[in-house]
Amino acid sequence: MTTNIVWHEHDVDKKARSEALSQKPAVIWLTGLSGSGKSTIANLLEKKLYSENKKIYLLDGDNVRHGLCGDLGFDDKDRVENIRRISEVAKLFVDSGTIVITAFISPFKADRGYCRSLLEAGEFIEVFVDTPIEICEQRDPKGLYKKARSGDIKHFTGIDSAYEKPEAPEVHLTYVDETPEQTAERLFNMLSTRGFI
Ligand SMILES: Nc1ncnc2c1ncn2[C@@H]1O[C@H](COP(=O)(O)OS(=O)(=O)O)[C@@H](OP(=O)(O)O)[C@H]1O
Ligand SMILES: Nc1ncnc2c1ncn2[C@@H]1O[C@H](COP(=O)(O)OP(=O)(O)O)[C@@H](O)[C@H]1O
Repeated sequence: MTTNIVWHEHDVDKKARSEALSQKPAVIWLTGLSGSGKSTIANLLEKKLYSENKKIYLLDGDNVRHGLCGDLGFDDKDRVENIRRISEVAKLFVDSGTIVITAFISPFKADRGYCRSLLEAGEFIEVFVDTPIEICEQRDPKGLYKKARSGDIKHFTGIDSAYEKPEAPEVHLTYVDETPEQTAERLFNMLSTRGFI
């Protein structure tokens, strides 16, 4: 733990920045298995918010792991650190007034809870993309399930690494006959109803 540092309050604060942007910041935290649809839904939601001139930023698992978390692998310890860093980044974006969308497997309850704990009440919106593993494995958009089944990838979520389901997510996307576009529309409308946009 760092010592001898003091938090500095600034005159331009989160409230001022949010008012200037005519929006309330939030983190829309998509969690689910690989192939469940997180990136697809996040991308469509980002496009929709962007087209409405909202200030938004999408943090996506594969991309963040190229830079900020490029030193981390997929054992439990590294996944915990991955989500800790992302949570702190998301908090900074929220402080800037931005609506953040995250698309990480984020398999552990405690780590998702950590991000929630960093934010004000109502700012963390957990979206459980609850696509059954059988469907994810059929889709296998990156061929990773095939590699995991043959033992080429170790610690693969849902196969030899745990996924702890959210118990009370703000949004539970069960696998239904809904297109990703319709799902993104639903999330967009929810943000509007809740007064974020
Ligand atoms: N072992 C293992 N388990 C799960 N996923 C793996 C693994 N190895 C590589 N990948 C690819 O990395 C993406 C998941 O990264 P995340 O940062 O979202 O994972 S985590 O939240 O730290 O668990 C994940 O992306 P998505 O498929 O978009 O979920 C995979 O493409
Ligand atoms: N209703 C749906 N919602 C989201 N993705 C879907 C849906 N139906 C089919 N898909 C497909 O499933 C795949 C999900 O991949 P991706 O979005 O990369 O998942 P993740 O980011 O969770 O790994 C994509 O190829 C997408 O087109």
